[in-house]
Amino acid sequence: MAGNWKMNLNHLEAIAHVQKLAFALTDKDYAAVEVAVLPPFTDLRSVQTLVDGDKLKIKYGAQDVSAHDSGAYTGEVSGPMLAKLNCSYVAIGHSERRQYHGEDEPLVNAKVKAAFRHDVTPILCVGEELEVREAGNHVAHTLAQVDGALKDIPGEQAETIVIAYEPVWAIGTGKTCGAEDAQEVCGAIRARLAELYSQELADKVRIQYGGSVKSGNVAQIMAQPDIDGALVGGAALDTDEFVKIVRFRDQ
Ligand SMILES: O=C(CO)COP(=O)(O)O
Repeated sequence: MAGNWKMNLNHLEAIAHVQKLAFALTDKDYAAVEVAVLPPFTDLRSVQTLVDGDKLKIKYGAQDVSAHDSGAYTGEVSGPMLAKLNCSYVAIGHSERRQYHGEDEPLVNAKVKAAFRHDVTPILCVGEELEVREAGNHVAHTLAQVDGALKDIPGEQAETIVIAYEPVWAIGTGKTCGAEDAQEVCGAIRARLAELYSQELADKVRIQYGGSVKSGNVAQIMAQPDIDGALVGGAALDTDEFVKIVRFRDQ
């Protein structure tokens, strides 16, 4: 269960938020579910210090990474920098980056490679816009994004990736994709991994659903056979709600 904070919470708010989360979560929760937060870049050092200092079992990561490892790329943050902060994860190709920052498949593929070069696990975000779903092309569209992002990625890396299916029309809108509709695409993603690599590899990859996940709908989503977790936006900013999502089995 990962919380994508997007551009919310400064580093002081981040500390308070992670402390509150750590206070609420128990060993039983961590034994059942891996919990991660993806704060803005400026919070990562503070979150690292807190997690290390208090030996918290919460994982953390970034929301983006540069395709380049160093150099004259003003405003970018590199894979080596994230690795130095012990980031476990980095979201790549989030629809907000595709939409507002013109990220295309070759760039997403280069970023996935950059993350793997430095042993930071990519959370590859894929998913269709409303027009694409209305035209019935959501599966083909999403699989083309998977193919593009995984180009030239060897199996020993691909087996560790996390893929988040996030239909764009369900993000921040309160419209959740029906659990069965989400399963249709997540199942197709797993089948494509089996085609590209092997069934064994496909079975190892964790596939998340994202888009208006809340405590009220998470159990239904998690009941689907090809959905292994959730990438949570808005609801991850509310600690009580995020804890309930982590405890989806009780909902
Ligand atoms: O984009 C998302 C997570 O990456 C989903 O956001 P919401 O949960 O706010 O719809």
